[in-house]
Amino acid sequence: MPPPTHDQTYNTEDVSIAVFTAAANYLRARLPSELNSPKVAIICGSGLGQLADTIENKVEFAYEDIPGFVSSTVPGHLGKLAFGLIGDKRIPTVFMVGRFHFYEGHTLKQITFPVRVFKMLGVEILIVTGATGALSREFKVGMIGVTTDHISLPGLAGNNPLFGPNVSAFGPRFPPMSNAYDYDLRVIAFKAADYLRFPTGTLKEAIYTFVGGPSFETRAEARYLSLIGGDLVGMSTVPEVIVARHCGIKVLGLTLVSNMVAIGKGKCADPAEQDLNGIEEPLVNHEEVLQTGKERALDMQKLVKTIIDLIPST
Ligand SMILES: O=P(O)(O)O[C@H]1O[C@H](CO)[C@@H](O)[C@H]1O
Ligand SMILES: Nc1nc2[nH]cnc2c(=O)[nH]1
Repeated sequence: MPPPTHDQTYNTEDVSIAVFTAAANYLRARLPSELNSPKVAIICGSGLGQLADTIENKVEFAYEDIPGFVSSTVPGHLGKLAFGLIGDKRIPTVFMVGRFHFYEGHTLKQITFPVRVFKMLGVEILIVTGATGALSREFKVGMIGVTTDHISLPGLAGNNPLFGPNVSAFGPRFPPMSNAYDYDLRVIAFKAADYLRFPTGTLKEAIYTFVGGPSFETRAEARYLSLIGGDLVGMSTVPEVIVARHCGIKVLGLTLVSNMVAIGKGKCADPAEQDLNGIEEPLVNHEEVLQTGKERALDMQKLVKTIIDLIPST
């Protein structure tokens, strides 16, 4: 049977395995044998598309050409899959250069669709990157959070990518998430930073708080997220992680701290509260997020490559 071509009639809400198979077949049929069974998948976050620049024997696919894929609409997210060999061990790897977000209007199933396609291609490890704002003052702009756990605000409120009929071919109805972020991979991330002689404290373990966006947090929301245990906050990552863990892919979460989240009380108009007037905190914007990505792209690139070199099973 010839591989399917892109067809708008694919319904990405259709959870049947055939849709994922169609996308996997489309890619496999167009890849050389050295690339058609990638072991590692890397999702590039805002401003982190350059992570894919170091791969060799690159073969790229625009999202709009792949069955079942939606399009990426956010500045800093190019919208293509790049397959290639990475690191000293020339590990076959697939990069999502640009990801999908819930706030773009895609469903959680659409934004996580590529993860199941990766599973079908043979991916065993997902390195999920992203830009985040720091809620915790133990983090500074430019630091790299190594995710240990997450809080999904949309998930707790009923938005989970696994909602609806379970596709048992991928995993169980009720997957555990208390072990979502692989311990061994986190250890390797710190070893890689050490090997690269990153200044001490460049990497720090963090709890990622997932919010829907696209508006950034109010100060009161930021205080709330901090109170419930969040260190960093972003508008992505968690749906992809849930789907990856559901189908047994190991996950490493790396997040670049791109801005400090305004968390103080702000200016008080009430004269009785004048003493409480804190420092004016700057307004966050996406350009700042992209700029931090640009400044730290090289270190993120080196880190990801060294991590892959240090993974014993790859
Ligand atoms: O998570 P990534 O895709 O890196 O992007 C982060 O940066 C954007 C906001 O500037 C949001 O999309 C947020 O999630
Ligand atoms: N929600 C949220 N996402 C981000 N992504 C990058 N910075 C931020 C931030 O401050 N808040």
